[in-house]
Amino acid sequence: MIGRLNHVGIATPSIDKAVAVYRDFLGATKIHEKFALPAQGVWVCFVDTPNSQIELIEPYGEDSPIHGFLKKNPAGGQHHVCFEVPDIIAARDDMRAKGATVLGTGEPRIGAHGTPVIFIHPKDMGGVLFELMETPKDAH
Ligand SMILES: CC[C@@H](C(=O)O)C(=O)SCCNC(=O)CCNC(=O)[C@H](O)C(C)(C)COP(=O)(O)OP(=O)(O)OC[C@H]1O[C@@H](n2cnc3c(N)ncnc32)[C@H](O)[C@@H]1OP(=O)(O)O
Ligand SMILES: [Co+2]
Repeated sequence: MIGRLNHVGIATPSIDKAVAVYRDFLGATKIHEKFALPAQGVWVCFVDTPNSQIELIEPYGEDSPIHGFLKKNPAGGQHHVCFEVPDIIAARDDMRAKGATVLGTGEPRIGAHGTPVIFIHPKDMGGVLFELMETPKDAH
């Protein structure tokens, strides 16, 4: 079921400051404009790497799901990994059947790449927050 690693999510209190790490220390040249995803409670900025992407996320609004993480990790840090799946509903049902906790209502939401995503609770996944996203139809 698991597909391509789409991105690694990095939570930060400031995307503008975090971008400098990838640009100035690591020489990243493909840094996208940041944009807001109010429905997900985050600002997002993608940094392209040769085989994947880094997704910088900063809280958007009072109800952002990353406030708790940043309270525990004020400087920011690695927040989630995102793998592509061919069918998000099949992936959700499979995860549930195996006993994993799908976060929220379990209804997929549209993520930063415009395809449906779900999140799996880290308590079931070795302490790692997993995002599963449906592979974009025109990808790869
Ligand atoms: C940009 C859009 C989209 C995309 O398309 O790519 C995104 O990636 S949006 C990314 C942000 N959205 C989400 O993270 C949604 C899913 N997350 C949640 O629902 C919550 O963040 C959470 C995982 C349920 C945690 O909520 P929180 O309020 O922080 O709960 P707790 O503080 O009680 O934490 C419970 C427990 O889990 C541990 N934890 C929390 N976050 C992480 C994490 N990122 N990685 C690993 N572990 C995490 C936390 O430490 C607590 O552990 P214990 O103290 O041992 O109970
Ligand atoms: Co993500």
